Amino acid sequence: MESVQSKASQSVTFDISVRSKPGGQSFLFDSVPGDKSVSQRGIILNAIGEGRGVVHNVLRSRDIESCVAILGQLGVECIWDGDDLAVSGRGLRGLKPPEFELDIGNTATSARLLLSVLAGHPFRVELAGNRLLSTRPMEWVVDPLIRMGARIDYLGNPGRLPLTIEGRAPLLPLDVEATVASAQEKSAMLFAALYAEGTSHYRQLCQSRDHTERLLRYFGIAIKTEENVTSIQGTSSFACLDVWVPGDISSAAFMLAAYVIRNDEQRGELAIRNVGVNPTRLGFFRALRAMGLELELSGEHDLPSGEPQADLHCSPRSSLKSVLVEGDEEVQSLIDEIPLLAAICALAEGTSVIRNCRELKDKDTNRIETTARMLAAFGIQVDYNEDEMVIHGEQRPSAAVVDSCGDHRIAMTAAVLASSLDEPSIIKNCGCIAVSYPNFLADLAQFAEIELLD
Ligand SMILES: O=C(O)C1=C[C@@H](OP(=O)(O)O)[C@@H](O)[C@H](O)C1
Ligand SMILES: C=C(OP(=O)(O)O)C(=O)O
Repeated sequence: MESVQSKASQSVTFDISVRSKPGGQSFLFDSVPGDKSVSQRGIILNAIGEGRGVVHNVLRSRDIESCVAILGQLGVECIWDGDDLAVSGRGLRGLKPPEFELDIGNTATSARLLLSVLAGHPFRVELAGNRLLSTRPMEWVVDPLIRMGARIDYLGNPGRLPLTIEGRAPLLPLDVEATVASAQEKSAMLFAALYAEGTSHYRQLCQSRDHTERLLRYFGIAIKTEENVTSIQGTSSFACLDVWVPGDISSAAFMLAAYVIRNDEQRGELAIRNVGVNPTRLGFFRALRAMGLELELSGEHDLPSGEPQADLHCSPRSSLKSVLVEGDEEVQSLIDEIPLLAAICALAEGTSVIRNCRELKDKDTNRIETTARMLAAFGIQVDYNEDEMVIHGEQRPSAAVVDSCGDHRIAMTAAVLASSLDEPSIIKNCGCIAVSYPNFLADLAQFAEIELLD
């Protein structure tokens, strides 16, 4: 498996064949990769702090590499030591004008956070993304940044990358209502508020992941949240600090799902160590528990920079019930796990419904559609409209040939589903897995026989 993983790591695009691997053993993961959301926030905050901070257990994936590369073009020195990244901050307004246009690749999180940081710098920059990112909305962030005083011009389609941005110092303070239920919009607004004179206010539609608020508090920024309104004081400087990144619960979810759908009565327990268990990210666990799964957490503790982490344990269970997931807040708490949850629901008893999930249309692909299409290739029928998925239970998937459409979460969900089937499935276009979980194939090899196809 080592060689499949390392060959995969060297390829930009490749197809795989996946089938279940026999065995009734227990499954243990000593770690999962560092959390993508916390990694990006920890790196960017240190880049605009004073001094030097080490971000520990950083996710070393393509999205993070894009973020680090852009910061390098803006004059930030970042040095890797294994999974730790030492970042030498340039101060809040100290980024240097880049020589060339910035290409942020696939990551919407970094694009949106960095737009806010660039809005606080009075020089002109061109920011572009890859083909998928160039279809995703930037106006949620751009419109308020323009009101705060930045000059932003779209170079292609309105509301989308590429664009040019010329910031100003200081920015005007912000008083804004959320336009979408998105932690990225919120986080971008909070980053921009650092550059504003006075106090800014942001009212979120619902509680979304709160990694930004936790980290800003840890960095000593005056920030408070009352009834969904976050108020934050602009600043002139803050010191870099070491940040500890918990394991990514959204990556752990793939191994948990592979275990849950495994068609093997003899299987032992599953344990995954050091998983981030921030309460705003626990929707997938809640859904699986509601379906009847026994999931336990042990050794829960807070990392020094404020994120909780624990070990996850799961016992085998032969049948699962259907589930209803609804409401913006609940959907936000498992937003990246919805393709996986839909796959599990198809195997449970009864009809499951995932409602209020319209934000999925703005992910790497329209994930309501690509999830339904991917599951259809396995013979699983999902009914859907723009805000809802209805998944009938007790369907019997069969081996498939399926394209990821370049979406890492669709590729990995398909591979997980294939890992429960005796006949091999072919999953095309899997290079995208490196966006969030570069070691995925090596980890999935505990459950599956995987071949890299030429
Ligand atoms: O804030 C973040 O780091 C993220 C928030 C989510 O997006 P939205 O908050 O826009 O739904 C999620 O889908 C994405 O993978 C990472
Ligand atoms: C949508 C995702 O990330 P981003 O929005 O940062 O591209 C994701 O990781 O599934």
